[in-house]
Amino acid sequence: MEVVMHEASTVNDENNSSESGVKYNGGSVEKPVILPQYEGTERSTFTKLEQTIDIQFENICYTASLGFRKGTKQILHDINGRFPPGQLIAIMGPSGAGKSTLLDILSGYRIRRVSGTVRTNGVPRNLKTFRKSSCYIQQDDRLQPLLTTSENMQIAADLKLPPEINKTEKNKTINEILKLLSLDKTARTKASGLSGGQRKRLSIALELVNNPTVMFLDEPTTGLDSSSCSQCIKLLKDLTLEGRTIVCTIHQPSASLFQLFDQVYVLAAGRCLYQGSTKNLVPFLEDVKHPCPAYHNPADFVIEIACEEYGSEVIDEMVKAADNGKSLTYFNKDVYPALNRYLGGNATTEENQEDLNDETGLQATSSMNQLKVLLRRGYIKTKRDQTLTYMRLGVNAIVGLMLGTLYWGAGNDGTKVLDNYNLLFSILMHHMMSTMMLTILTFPNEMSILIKEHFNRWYSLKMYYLSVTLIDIPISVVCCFIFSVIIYYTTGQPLEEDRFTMFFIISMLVVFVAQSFGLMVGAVFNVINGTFLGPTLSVPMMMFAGFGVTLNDLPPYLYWGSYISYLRYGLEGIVDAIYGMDRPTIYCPEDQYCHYKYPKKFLQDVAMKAGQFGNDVIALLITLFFLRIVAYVLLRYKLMAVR
Ligand SMILES: Nc1ncnc2c1ncn2[C@@H]1O[C@H](COP(=O)(O)OP(=O)(O)OP(=O)(O)O)[C@@H](O)[C@H]1O
Repeated sequence: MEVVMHEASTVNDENNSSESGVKYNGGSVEKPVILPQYEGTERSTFTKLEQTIDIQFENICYTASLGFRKGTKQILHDINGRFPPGQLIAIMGPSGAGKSTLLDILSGYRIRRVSGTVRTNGVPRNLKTFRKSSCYIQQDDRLQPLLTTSENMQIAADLKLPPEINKTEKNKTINEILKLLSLDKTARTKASGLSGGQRKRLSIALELVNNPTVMFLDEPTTGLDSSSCSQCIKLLKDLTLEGRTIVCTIHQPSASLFQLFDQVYVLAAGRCLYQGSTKNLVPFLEDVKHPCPAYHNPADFVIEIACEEYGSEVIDEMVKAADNGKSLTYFNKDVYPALNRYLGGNATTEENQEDLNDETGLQATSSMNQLKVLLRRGYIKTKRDQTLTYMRLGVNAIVGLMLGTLYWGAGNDGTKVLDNYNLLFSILMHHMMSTMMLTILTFPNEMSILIKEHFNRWYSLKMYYLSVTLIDIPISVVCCFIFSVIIYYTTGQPLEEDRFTMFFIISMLVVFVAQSFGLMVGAVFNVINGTFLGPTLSVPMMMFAGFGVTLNDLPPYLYWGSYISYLRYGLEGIVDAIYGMDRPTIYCPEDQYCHYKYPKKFLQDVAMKAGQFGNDVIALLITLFFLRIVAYVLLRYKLMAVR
């Protein structure tokens, strides 16, 4: 460790600038620092750092909103701190102290209701530039469960590494990372089959692909046994050796785990009560006259203090001694040269206020490449998720057969025209409910992965959204076709190519509109709320479809409802496909009365005009595009709102 910091201090301080043009005081290493353990060995491609980053934060406050008219709550109170490069830093504190909030702010994930300044290498942070050289690994492992370790890595490499890097180099990097993280033996195991520790390591491996200079990890040891915990922390420690700054939150580390960290930052109710090296924690406690009892783990003791077990005055005294994080007295002497290099600038300087919503240029590869890789991943997932794929095919075939048996031959029987009308509406209901509910139930699960990958700059939201739109088309078309063929033939609809094509087009459009509607709900609400809202919001669509209460019978002040009901256009279009286009008289058994043997009379009675098919298709297409755009806007809003 010593070597890293001393060597880093010899770095040329002059001609450095960030990508945004912000002049650094220094920090960019011209040649990578070679540590003694690496000398004479072939260097890993991914471990060579272009620069080191020193993080300083001043007067950070965060106020959470408690909801409409419920006021606010201050979580972080004017805290300060310094995280030099090449250090493994633990943010410790009792539950609710504000550890995750601080990590969210430092990583740039949380941007609203935050005040104070974050500096990188002595100058106010440019968030866009900072995000390009950092990553944030959140507490829950957000992995693609159906992809193997190596597939997950391959996708990450294809999205995060620039196009100049060829396949061989990518594979070399992947193999090196997998080996370093002892994941090489599980390369062919699906992520769903990995142990907790392996999943955690895979989460780290995925973000290591593009060699970040700063890594933030929220509780990387949660849920791991003690041996996996120390394995994970030792690995992080190794990663700091080249000059990375690694910051993680941790609840209450054991004594052995605690001493693996270089530096510790202790929070109590949003205030800093200690900042310095792990070794200096005991002297600090002695200095503030609250010495750690013999044979007591200092980490446990400081957490007990932070939990107010020794009274709130003790916390106040310690916050005062640590100057709420301003004091650097208890840092290890080794880091002094690095600390001196970026002496705190003018504390009143504001952090660069670039457009925080601007995501352009953050990704490493072109939009086309992002779409290609995301479609590849989507294809593998669909292929692997056989239960869902077969279930979708099976449900369409079975429901088709059931309805076909129930309405056997109704399409060609003058006595059953009203039954057939019921069937046509049931077909639309099937398409609407099955597609919408599937999207509402599956999309929220994808959201957490999307939030992580999008924040870590794997892809743009536009390309993700486009891939989600495209990837489902083939399976939706196949399901709809199977259903349509079965139902069309079993229920004896007119065997004319044109009519079947029209019937299929309307079915497909209703499927896609319902899917967009589900996407809109799924983008904003969780599964429980979405499951309630989806069907509830569909009721007005059914009411205004013109089925039951015909369009002629709708009160004038409610007629607007029929314009926004996509089922109205679906029903009109599908009825036109079966009974429009001057369909001749329908067969009527001699001994029976057929009220609707003339299709025109039927169309008149149900208030459906013939020849509206084209208009209905246009109306459904407009609804489809409108809902897709609204769903995209809501998704974008959701991604910003969580920050
Ligand atoms: N959006 C919010 N609305 C209300 N309270 C919030 C919000 N975000 C955070 N808090 C509160 O802020 C405090 C700090 O939360 P944070 O998640 O940062 O704590 P933590 O130290 O990471 O806790 P843990 O170790 O249990 O994860 C908690 O009391 C939490 O309830």
